[in-house]
Amino acid sequence: MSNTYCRERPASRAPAISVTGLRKSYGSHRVLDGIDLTIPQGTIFSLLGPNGAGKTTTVQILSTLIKADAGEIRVAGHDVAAEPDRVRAAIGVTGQFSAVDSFLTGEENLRLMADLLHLGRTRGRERARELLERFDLTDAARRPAATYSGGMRRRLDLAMTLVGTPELIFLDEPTTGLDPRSRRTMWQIVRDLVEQDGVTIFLTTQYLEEADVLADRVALLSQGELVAQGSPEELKRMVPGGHIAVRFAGPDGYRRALPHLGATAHDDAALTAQIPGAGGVRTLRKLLELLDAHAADVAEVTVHTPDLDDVFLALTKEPAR
Ligand SMILES: Nc1ncnc2c1ncn2[C@@H]1O[C@H](COP(=O)(O)OP(=O)(O)OP(=O)(O)O)[C@@H](O)[C@H]1O
Repeated sequence: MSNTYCRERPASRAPAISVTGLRKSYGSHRVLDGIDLTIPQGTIFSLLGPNGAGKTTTVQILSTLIKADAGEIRVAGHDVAAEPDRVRAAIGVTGQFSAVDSFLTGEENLRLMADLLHLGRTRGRERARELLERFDLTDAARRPAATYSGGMRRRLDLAMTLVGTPELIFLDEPTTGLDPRSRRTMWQIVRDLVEQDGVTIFLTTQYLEEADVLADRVALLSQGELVAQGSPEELKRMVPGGHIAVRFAGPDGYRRALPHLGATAHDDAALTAQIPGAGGVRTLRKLLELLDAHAADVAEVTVHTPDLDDVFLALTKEPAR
């Protein structure tokens, strides 16, 4: 994929998004109950939360689609309530409700977007060509988008968002339904947007692994409040969950060793035991020596480090019904 497109970085380093005291209710249902958020420019931020937590509502407010009840919200340096047009000019939104027209070719879709943004005929064609090349769609440029694979369609959708050279892109579930290879391609595209173009990404995703590999910072939304914020590593340190799982080769060794392991959970039928700890080399060596000392043969040892799934399950609650 080539890099013929390079957006000028904004001169100021004001946060891409700053939110203080954001509140939103639907009738008596308080969806967002005092959200504070700062997202630096040129970073990837991921908002996570269970279904119904208010992620879409947050994105809709930040992208000026709906109004907040209260709060000070600045996006790309502009107040969303006072200057919604300037916010709209600085952002791109892509995701579940794709702007791609299946009856048009990839090239026509891009040119249509360029026309809507009044880029002018020559500049519009040039931009379409650049983006087709960048997103590896040149060979498919003259085919109707209806014939594209899921991955190609997502790339075209993102390319259409980039016609307007946004500073900030809201990416809503960018890889849902994609196969592992297409998902990785998309991740690289997102990283390139940040690293090469200085774009800020606001990501919503159902895949915690996606937030883990992509996001600089993650926030967890639960019942209208941000219950945790930080880098994926910081969040993982907030929850216990690291353990070593041992599966024994036979019941005699299992019975001999179990009382000495400090296991927090065990299963007599499966001959397994869970020992808390991060699974460092020293801990593992000690454990293996202990098992040897009790002549316990082991079938399998696995180390489980906490992941964002553990954090998500520990810190978020089901929304009230
Ligand atoms: N227009 C609306 N009118 C009334 N209630 C709404 C409206 N839009 C959203 N809600 C409610 O607000 C809450 C938050 O919805 P939202 O779509 O923001 O959640 P979400 O975190 O994006 O969920 P999901 O992961 O399922 O997409 C839900 O309880 C939803 O039913």
